[in-house]
Amino acid sequence: MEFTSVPGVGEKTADALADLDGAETALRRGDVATLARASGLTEGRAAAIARGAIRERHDDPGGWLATDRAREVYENALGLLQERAVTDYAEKRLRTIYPSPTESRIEEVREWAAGAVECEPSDDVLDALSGVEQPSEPRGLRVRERALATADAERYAAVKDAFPELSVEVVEDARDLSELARSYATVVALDETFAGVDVEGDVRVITDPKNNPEEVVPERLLAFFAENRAELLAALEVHEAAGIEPAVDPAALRDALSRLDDDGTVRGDEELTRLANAVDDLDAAVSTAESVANDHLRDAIREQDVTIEGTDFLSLVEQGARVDSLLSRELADEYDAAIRKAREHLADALRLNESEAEFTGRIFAGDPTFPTEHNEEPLNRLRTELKTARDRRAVALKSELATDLAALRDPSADLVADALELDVELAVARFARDFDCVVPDIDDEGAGFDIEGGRSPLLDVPFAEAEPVDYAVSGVTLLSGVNSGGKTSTLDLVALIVTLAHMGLPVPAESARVGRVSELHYYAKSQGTLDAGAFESTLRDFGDLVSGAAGRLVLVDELESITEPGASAKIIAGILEALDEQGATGVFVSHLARQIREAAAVEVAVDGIEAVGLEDGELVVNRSPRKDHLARSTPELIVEKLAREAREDADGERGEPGSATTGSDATDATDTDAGGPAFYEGLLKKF
Ligand SMILES: Nc1ncnc2c1ncn2[C@@H]1O[C@H](COP(=O)(O)OP(=O)(O)OP(=O)(O)O)[C@@H](O)[C@H]1O
Repeated sequence: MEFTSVPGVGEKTADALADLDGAETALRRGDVATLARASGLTEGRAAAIARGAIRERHDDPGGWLATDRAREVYENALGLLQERAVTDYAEKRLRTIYPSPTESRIEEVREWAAGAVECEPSDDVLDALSGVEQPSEPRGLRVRERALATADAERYAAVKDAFPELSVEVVEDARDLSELARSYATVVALDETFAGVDVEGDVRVITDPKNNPEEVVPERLLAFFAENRAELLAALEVHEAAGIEPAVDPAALRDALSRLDDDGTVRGDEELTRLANAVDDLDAAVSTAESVANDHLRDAIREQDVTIEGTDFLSLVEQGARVDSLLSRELADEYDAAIRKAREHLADALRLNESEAEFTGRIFAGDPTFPTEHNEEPLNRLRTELKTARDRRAVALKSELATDLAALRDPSADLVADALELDVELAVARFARDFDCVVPDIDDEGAGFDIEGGRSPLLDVPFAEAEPVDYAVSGVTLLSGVNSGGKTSTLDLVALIVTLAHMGLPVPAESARVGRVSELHYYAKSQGTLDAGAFESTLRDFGDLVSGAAGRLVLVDELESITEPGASAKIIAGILEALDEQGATGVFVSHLARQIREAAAVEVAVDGIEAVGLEDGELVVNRSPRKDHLARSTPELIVEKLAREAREDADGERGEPGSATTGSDATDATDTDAGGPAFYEGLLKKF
């Protein structure tokens, strides 16, 4: 596959992907976790690349979210999903779910989501997920006791890159190799020519090191498992808690991990422990062995009656002869016993095997002396012997465990990937449950929508207090209504539901039908009148918007605030006409619905969010817009209220409740009162 054909992938990233096992499948599956393993790719970049690959695969032109506000609604929806993800990975992976106009892409996610919403987000699973992370590759690992050797300069360069953990040395011949073997516990020769060469030391020939990394540097694999132990075990727990079959045999993984120490060494091998302890305790054990011998000799001397013949005494006194000569003659047996005790102590304390124990005979040997001392040279030989045995044992064990772990490496990566993927599914499942979602119907009947019982989780009130909204639109419509009636919130709800539907996800409604939309253009309310330049550029935007608008959904909130009301009404009317001609669908929230309708050359539908009463001084609103209904605005409602009150007052003064204009006196009385019913009635007529 040509990775550079993926939108957003340059040469460097393409190279990194080419080096990554399974990159193609990962791109196909939107598997951000695997992509993020490519060198130099962050999870964020990996998600962007995964999105690019999805777009390419589905022939998706991109740009569905056509305005800032549309993008904001998507980000908010994504935020709600991401809040329900436990892992960092799932947060990133959710970004690969984006609104698309392409049927095949929407269908793909819908199928996946149908399975996802069935997942049970139990506390146990969520708890276990909190411990799961993308496995990290061990970094900065150095193995000092092993070297690679080659006579080939090209091979030298290649393995130096492939095995940064080891020293790589150039050797000319067997002599060089044998010299190297003296400096390292193990030397791995990489050239065929060294096969069968007899060299002292631990020298192996591995001609294809890249295919045998666990043999060449088992530490790499061990470090991977040691460093990711907690994440792997957590991923196993996730599977167990969720009742899902894991990609790896749990018993084999647990067993292998139990044999591995946190520092990547093999744990629990008695022989290795014995050898390691022997090396560590060697000096202390020798000094104790000396004490044992000397204590024995001291006691023996103390209890011995020594008869010194005159000649001996003379030679001691005159010739400076040493008392040792006496010792050897008088206490030969005791000395032998003391030396034996020292040797035995050393062998026992260090748990030396037979061949190692032979060294003790040379460590404690020689002419009798008191106090007796060990011999340094054989002691050092024993030390070297023990160290070499320890290192060889360690490497052998590492290789053995690494061979077991090699078989578990890929399944373990899958195990974690599956757990992380489950987190993505659970985030969708929790979203769908928390917001009482339903799978929307999507059709190709134009960009209209029909929502029943839609409740927006983006409202500034708790979701439980969100009142359900029914709203259906096809074609171009004005949405009128009282202040704070919920017009903006209705646009938000429509934008959210249409966006989620095009992401392939369930939507927060009792039922929803959504026409396939090519682009969502949602314009938020402008913050006040624009200056000439900004106004011009906004008009240009709308000029672009209305050309080629078929299939677009256009949501616009109070566009009138960009300039003075008279001009605004005419401009909005013009935009509506153009959109209508294009066959686009649009909802324009406006307080100027009447004026716009009058200014428009085509029939413009007007819906309204109306007040149904007053409760404790607050308007009670029916949140579902009434179709083909110009709702009274708040000023109109207030004038109406004042007119009614003035009428009632006037009636009260005349003692004729319920009758506003009975008799000429009453009419005269109100007409002379500037704030009386006639004034308000007059105002009301102007609406
Ligand atoms: N469906 C709903 N359920 C519960 N509360 C709602 C709903 N819709 C709106 N609200 C509440 O009403 C408030 C005002 O809503 P919104 O801003 O959408 O009204 P508006 O008609 O656009 O107001 P304005 O005309 O002032 O722009 C919201 O902040 C929210 O608290």
